[in-house]
Amino acid sequence: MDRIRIVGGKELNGSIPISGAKNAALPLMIASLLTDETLSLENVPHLADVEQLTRILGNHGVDYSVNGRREAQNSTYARTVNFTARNIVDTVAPYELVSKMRASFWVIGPLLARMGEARVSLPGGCAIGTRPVDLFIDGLRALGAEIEIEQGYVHASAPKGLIGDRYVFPKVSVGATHVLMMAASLARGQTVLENAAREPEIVNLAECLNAMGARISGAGTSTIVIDGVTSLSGATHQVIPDRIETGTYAMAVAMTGGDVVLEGARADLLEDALDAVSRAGAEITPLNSGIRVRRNGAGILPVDVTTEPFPGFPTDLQAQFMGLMTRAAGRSRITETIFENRFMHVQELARLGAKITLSGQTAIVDGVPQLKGAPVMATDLRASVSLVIAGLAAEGETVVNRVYHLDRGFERLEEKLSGCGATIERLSS
Ligand SMILES: CC(=O)N[C@H]1[C@@H](OP(=O)(O)OP(=O)(O)OC[C@H]2O[C@@H](n3ccc(=O)[nH]c3=O)[C@H](O)[C@@H]2O)O[C@H](CO)[C@@H](O)[C@@H]1O
Ligand SMILES: C=C(OP(=O)(O)O)C(=O)O
Repeated sequence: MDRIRIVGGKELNGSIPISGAKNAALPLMIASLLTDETLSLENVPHLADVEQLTRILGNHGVDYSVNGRREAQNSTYARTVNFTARNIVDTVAPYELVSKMRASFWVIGPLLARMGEARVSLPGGCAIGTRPVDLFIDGLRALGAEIEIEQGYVHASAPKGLIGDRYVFPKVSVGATHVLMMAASLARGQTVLENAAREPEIVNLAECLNAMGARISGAGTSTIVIDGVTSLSGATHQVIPDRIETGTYAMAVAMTGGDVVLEGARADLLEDALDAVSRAGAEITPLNSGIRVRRNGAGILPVDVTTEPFPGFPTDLQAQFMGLMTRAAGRSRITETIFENRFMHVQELARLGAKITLSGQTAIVDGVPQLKGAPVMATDLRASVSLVIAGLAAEGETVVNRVYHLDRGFERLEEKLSGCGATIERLSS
């Protein structure tokens, strides 16, 4: 199993290209199931989750090509990938494929809307909480689907098609908003989604669906209105830059010191998170070409954050911010409100000398003057990268084990960081 070896203590200087967003690419790829024409997606990142979803879509009959060719094993990055679901050959998404990744469950929406039925295994994904699917089920039932759960599979059917209706999410859910938006695009009549997620990835998907002929308004606000159409066409659409990757590298620079331009990053996708990094003492300058992050000389200041749905501080940056706060001059409080079990990085950061205590859903972090390198274990995607950030600032050698988590969501991590002066390498075994 691969490991990442870091020798910490160096500033980061230079530039880092920001990849297309994993969490936007995945629902966009799934949207290809809604049409028998080709959906071309630009700026698709090369990530394990993208590969896994490609396999899942292939199982339903989706054909794909990269920049016009079938993909070679060591293909390049920022690819344009064409997905064509001319014929759906199977409406079952099996456990073996779906259990590895949460987003694969989302195929239920398009399969049901286009084929009138879907049988999808209950999902997997990062082990950061119980992650039920009740909102998907309630929402699809509101659109007229009949749903049963048997032997670990959700069986949804709507032989006469879905019918638009009003659905009020009892809780904000990114995934359930994606799925209902896709399903409602092919329903009869109008659907109104209230208390919908407002994340930039929702807007990216809505714009793609509209380019395919859907009639969606209000994406990016908490009320989304969808007027169903009878069929959707192909389109060409671009994946937005990854705001979590952007925030992660901004926090890395704030941690190590230095001066880095995050090429292609968009400050408007981060809001609260960039504000927190600048309150921690880094200078953030939005540029036409990206975002410049600098911390020269000044120390790291303690900042309290609470995770919230967009535009609040994202849960997917909570672990990385905690990494940064381990070196702050004083005490900070980090409260997780989205997932009930997203503090697994705490005990691993402690191996590097961090002082963190947990009180319910709040981590109290007392900054220390220096971290010391140690072997650590990656437990989930964002926890893993928080250990990388901490390792970059720690004295001596840190080895991060189980890096397959990192490969789900960070493209060319070692190359991007070593390009800015970090000593970081992958040890393959
Ligand atoms: C692939 C992807 O885009 N993943 C992101 C997506 O996950 P995901 O879409 O799974 O997250 P949700 O927004 O759905 O989850 C938010 C909260 O709602 C709960 N919930 C959700 C659905 C449901 O049916 N019932 C229910 O109770 C969840 O357990 C969680 O407590 O948004 C999360 C919140 O920003 C991010 O951390 C993930 O990186
Ligand atoms: C939690 C994440 O992914 P997933 O929803 O696929 O588990 C993530 O991207 O941080």
